[in-house]
Amino acid sequence: MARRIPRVLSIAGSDPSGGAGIQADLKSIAAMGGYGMAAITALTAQNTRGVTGVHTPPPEFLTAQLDAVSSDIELDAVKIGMLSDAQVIGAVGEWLDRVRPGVVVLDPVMVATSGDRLLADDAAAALRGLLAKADLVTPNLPELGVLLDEPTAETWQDALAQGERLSELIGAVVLVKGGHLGGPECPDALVDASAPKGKRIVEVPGTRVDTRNSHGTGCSLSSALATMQARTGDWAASLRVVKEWLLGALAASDELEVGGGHGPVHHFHHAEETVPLAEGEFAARMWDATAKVRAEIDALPFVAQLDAGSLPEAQFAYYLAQDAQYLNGFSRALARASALAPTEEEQTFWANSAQVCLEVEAELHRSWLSRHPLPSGETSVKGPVTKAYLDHLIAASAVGSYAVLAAAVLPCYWIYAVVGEDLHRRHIQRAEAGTASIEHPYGAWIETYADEGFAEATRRAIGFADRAGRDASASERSAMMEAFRQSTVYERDFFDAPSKFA
Ligand SMILES: Nc1ncnc2c1ncn2[C@@H]1O[C@H](COP(=O)(O)OP(=O)(O)O)[C@@H](O)[C@H]1O
Ligand SMILES: Cc1ncc(COP(=O)(O)O)c(N)n1
Repeated sequence: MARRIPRVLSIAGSDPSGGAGIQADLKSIAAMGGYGMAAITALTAQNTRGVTGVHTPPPEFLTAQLDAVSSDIELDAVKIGMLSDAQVIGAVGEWLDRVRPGVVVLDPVMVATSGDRLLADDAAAALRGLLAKADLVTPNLPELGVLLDEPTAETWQDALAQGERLSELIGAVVLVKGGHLGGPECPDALVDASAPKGKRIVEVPGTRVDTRNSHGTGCSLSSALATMQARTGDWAASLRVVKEWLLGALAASDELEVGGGHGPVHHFHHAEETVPLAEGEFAARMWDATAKVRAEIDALPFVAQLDAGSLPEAQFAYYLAQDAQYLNGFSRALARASALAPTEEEQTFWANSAQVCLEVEAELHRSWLSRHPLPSGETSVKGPVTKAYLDHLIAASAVGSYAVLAAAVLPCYWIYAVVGEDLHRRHIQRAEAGTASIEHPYGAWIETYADEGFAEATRRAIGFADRAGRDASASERSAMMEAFRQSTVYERDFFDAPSKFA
């Protein structure tokens, strides 16, 4: 019977570097939605470069582990990996005869990817005897050759023919794996000699990933297959899912940066977006992803000239006028955030911010623009950057996602706060050092940057966007990242606009 969360036991060796053996099995079983267990046949000392030691505990202790598990827990599937020697093989065979788990997948491990032997020379015959107790065996091409006492197949056709002979011999399905062949393709095939002619081979094609990180692919494949088979009862359907997952795990393996030899695959590449995030982590990700654009803001002549007091008056006046225009539109986006907010706390925060924006806009007109009038006297025209930025915010408002809108409005708080704080700090330092000119033409403006109320609002806006990001789906999170990035780009362009359009 199909089981939603299959209980899967791995009987295999330990790889302390986590890429192969029971460590790979437990990750693969979990990645396929199973509950993983492990009875350890042997301890290896190994890493991605090779195996430096093998310790095989007495076979009676393996039997004790197996009995402890099977006397208490129903097993939906068993995966068998490294078996060390004939005594260990005997213990597993004896246990399998007593306890017939629903699904038995046997990976006849003989040699590690690094080339080190993992099975005693004289144990191949004993292993052949165990194969008949499995439902599916998954030898790689060299192992397939050894089990048949034939040379390693060099073509896919030869490999399939060998698979058919082995399946005939042991009365189980053989998974023939293309990993050890060259070329751009990497197919696998289920070969069942008991099926009618023409239906014996079910091939699942695959492309080859160009990587050295193939440590543990065989272990991962066999345990994932055992788990999927317990869920679906269909080998071909299971293989198709598992192969696609493994391809992704190979493709994402470089992200792990584990070891200098044949590295492991990324078993949870498909589940990265479901990893729980701690408070502040999502906001930090958005911030870090925009580091380059923010560095460009710091390097803008506008910022340096405002700081030094050398900014041409016309540019300052343009900036103030555009700021007033912007605040009016920004206030509408904040009101929409209030309408979409999931909690009353957030609803109140954004509504209040929307009102503050309009008050600041009024103050800009009253106090600042009257003292720094535009040469044209025209203050109601939106410049191209202001228009584009506001259009972006209106678009984010229209999507209907609170999380995306919260991400889109956030750079206006966060970047303005950081740039302002920086300018203010330098202004104060100059004053304290006595190097500040009393005449600094923008000193009074820079002093408005040290507003604790705005700093507090920024902290809360970051917290709300962060919480929305942590609760968001994978696709919503990437839409948030993009909205935040786009707004950051507009922040940069907004600071740069006076030098272009004033
Ligand atoms: N470079 C690769 N690209 C894509 N799939 C691969 C690659 N190497 C191995 N595989 C797949 O990984 C699984 C294990 O294959 P293989 O490497 O032949 O076995 P083993 O790890 O036992 O030596 C198979 O499904 C195979 O097709
Ligand atoms: C404990 C243990 N078991 C199995 C393998 C084979 O790994 P692969 O999956 O790369 O063939 C290994 N290297 N170590």
